[in-house]
Amino acid sequence: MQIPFYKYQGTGNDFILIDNRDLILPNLSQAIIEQWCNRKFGIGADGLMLLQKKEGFDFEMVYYNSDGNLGSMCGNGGRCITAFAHFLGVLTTPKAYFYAADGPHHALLNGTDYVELKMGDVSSVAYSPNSIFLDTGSPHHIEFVQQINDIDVYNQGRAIRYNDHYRATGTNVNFVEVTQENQLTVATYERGVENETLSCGTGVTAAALAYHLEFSLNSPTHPINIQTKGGQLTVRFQYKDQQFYDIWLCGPAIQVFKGHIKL
Ligand SMILES: N[C@H](CCC[C@H](N)C(=O)O)C(=O)O
Repeated sequence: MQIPFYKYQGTGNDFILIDNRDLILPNLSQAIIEQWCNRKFGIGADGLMLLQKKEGFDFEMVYYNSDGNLGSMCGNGGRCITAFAHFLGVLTTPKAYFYAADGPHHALLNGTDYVELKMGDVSSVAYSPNSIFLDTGSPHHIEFVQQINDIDVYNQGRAIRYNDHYRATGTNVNFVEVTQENQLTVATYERGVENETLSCGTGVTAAALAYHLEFSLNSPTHPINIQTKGGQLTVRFQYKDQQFYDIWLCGPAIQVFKGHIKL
């Protein structure tokens, strides 16, 4: 059996995408997804997504991390699957309304390869002496640092992800340098990939919200530009009564190739 797949990347966060509207795939085991995502023994990706039908929505996004386990929300993945839905002709307008692990999302296409994704509202924030924890659809530990180039993202991120506080459910870990007003550089260790990735959409969203809380709480909100190792993302949002809402994650979502998986 030959399964068609596509590869997409959004600021270097890369994904295998499969059109599973007709349920062509058998139940995928954790081991097979891990193998397809493996960069030596498979296609290679940070995650795999299935585009499926869902009543009341344009489509459903089913997201697996590269370790083969179902993930929580993936921001770059949500932007890539919107571009994929447009490519497949699933969308009749440049707008999408889809269902993901954390609930419904709206998305807007700007051309074929730039997507603005609306994220869920965020109201709960946990403060620790040197960090902030936020859930933007996925859990994110945020640490502001002076010099991001001095950070060993893999080893320092991994030590936090596996500490006693987070070990059981895990967390993504983001190191954030404020480079200018409303400009950040973010590096992320991702749970489920268990490595540094070039970019993490829910992570940069969490970093932008944490920046507002830490550095500009009494100013109006502005779009925040975020440099990741794989490119530039923008996050805009509103903040009122200790609630973030109207949160948008914006950036490129690009198809890089297609192929077939032999099953
Ligand atoms: N790369 C993703 C995050 C995936 C979330 C995953 N690592 C998890 O915690 O389940 C993003 O762009 O938001």
